[in-house]
Amino acid sequence: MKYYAIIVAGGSGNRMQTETPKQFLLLNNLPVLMHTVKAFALSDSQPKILIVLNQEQHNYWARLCEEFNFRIPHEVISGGTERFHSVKNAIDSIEGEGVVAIHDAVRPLVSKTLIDNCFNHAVKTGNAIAAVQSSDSVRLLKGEKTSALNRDEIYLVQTPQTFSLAILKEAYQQAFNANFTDDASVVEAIGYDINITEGERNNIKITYPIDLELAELLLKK
Ligand SMILES: Nc1ccn([C@@H]2O[C@H](COP(=O)(O)OP(=O)(O)OP(=O)(O)O)[C@@H](O)[C@H]2O)c(=O)n1
Ligand SMILES: C[C@](O)(CO)[C@H](O)COP(=O)(O)O
Repeated sequence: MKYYAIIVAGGSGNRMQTETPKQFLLLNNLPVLMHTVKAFALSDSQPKILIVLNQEQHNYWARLCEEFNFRIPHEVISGGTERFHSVKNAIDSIEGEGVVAIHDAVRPLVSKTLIDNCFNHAVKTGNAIAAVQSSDSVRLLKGEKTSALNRDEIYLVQTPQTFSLAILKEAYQQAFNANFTDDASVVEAIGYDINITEGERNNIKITYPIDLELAELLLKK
């Protein structure tokens, strides 16, 4: 079986409000994106790594690789307007058969175990996405009324999100829809049931400044 990892790093990080996009910020003296790529390179699945970067950041990334002596082999793909388009560009560049894990560059604390669990689960079932059960109580807001939901039925979705290449190719033929907030929602829209692999509480998405501080603390554990 051929394994691929698409690491999406083509965003601009508006919510982080830093001049340097968050995927390049230093976490324990190494750019966030390098932590993420290292996790995939350490996994038993040994996927071919594709990094999606905004066209304007290709040279910047090449300079960072030199500066940090970063030698993990990878291919660079150009990003698109939305995460959906960045993922699509990478999928379009892959031919043949295989299993593909899509992962946010800004989830640098993902473990090799979680990566391998997602790959193995997807090999058996066609797809697997990392998610954790909600530990907070949850409410649904409709108009002005809120109502409690059963939190045991609520999963908070992470990445990796892992699929057979054939399913991804089919799903990403669709036109972009603002409800496509992850890859599972794109695949579900063409009729597939989505399988959950137990995610990790540490596998946070660096979205706001506090998340980078949290990631620093978690790495020191
Ligand atoms: N056009 C885009 C938008 C996002 N991403 C990537 O998708 C992941 C999750 O997206 P998000 O956390 O929303 O990142 P940004 O879009 O950069 O952040 P923001 O929404 O705050 O601008 C990130 O690794 C981001 O780089 C991407 O590859 N291409
Ligand atoms: C893919 C994702 O990380 C799953 O939780 C999430 O949907 C990305 O959302 P963002 O708004 O693009 O950060």
